[in-house]
Amino acid sequence: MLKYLNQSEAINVDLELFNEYKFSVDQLMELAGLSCAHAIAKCFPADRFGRVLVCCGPGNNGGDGLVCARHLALMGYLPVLYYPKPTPKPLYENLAHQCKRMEIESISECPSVALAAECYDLIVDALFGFSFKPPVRADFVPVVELLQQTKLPIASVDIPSGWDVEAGKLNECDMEPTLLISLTAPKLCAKHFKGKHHFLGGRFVPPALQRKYELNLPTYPGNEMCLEL
Ligand SMILES: NC(=O)C1=CN([C@@H]2O[C@H](COP(=O)(O)OP(=O)(O)OC[C@H]3O[C@@H](n4cnc5c(N)ncnc54)[C@H](O)[C@@H]3O)[C@@H](O)[C@H]2O)[C@H](O)CC1
Ligand SMILES: [K+]
Repeated sequence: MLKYLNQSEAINVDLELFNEYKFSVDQLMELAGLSCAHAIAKCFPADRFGRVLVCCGPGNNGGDGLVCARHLALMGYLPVLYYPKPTPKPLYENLAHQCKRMEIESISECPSVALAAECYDLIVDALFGFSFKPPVRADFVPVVELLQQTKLPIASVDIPSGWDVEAGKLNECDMEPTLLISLTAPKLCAKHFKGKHHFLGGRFVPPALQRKYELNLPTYPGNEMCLEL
């Protein structure tokens, strides 16, 4: 049976990848973001869902979103970034710079539900991942409200933002993504996911780490970056 991780297991797996297995965050983020772009392409083809609003938060989940936006652009989408609190660290500055040099547009105001419906076909939610602690802080309330109120399909990276990492949907955030891409292994909240597509991405977990945490990950087909659970 595929293991669903609690918050501290997710954090510990992450730490082991960095400290014991000596991966750098850039490496894993690139693979995570790339796998998200692949899962999105399988569910939302560019000819019908080309205009994508990519909402990025201040942590590594947001970094995955920046990588995902760059790959979506390379795959023929027209991503637009909403990255309200850019993190002043080289990793994030470089990823944001790469997006800019890829001619990816950026907006500084969170669009209203009506404006988003007019301008976009899909929203990528890369606001918060497994380190989120509710409730949502003031800076991010408008974008979390957009995610809750929009009728556009949403693709959530790792965790539906605003959900509790273990308990799932909270009264104050009942957002329902159409696609969830669980990275490394699903977290407990994914048991409550009722959307159409649940994918696994982040194909970088060494066998010994899979055994230690009894992850029981399914076998990725061939050279795929992601698989539908
Ligand atoms: N091993 C892996 O699976 C990898 C996963 N990746 C991705 O990284 C995130 C986890 O990243 P982390 O930096 O630990 O945290 P988050 O992005 O979840 O968020 C932290 C960020 O958000 C702020 N924050 C926390 N709570 C709130 C709140 N209530 N309101 C507003 N802001 C909040 C906090 O201050 C931080 O700034 C994982 O989910 C994956 O998506 C890696 O990319 C690759 C390896
Ligand atoms: K997210």
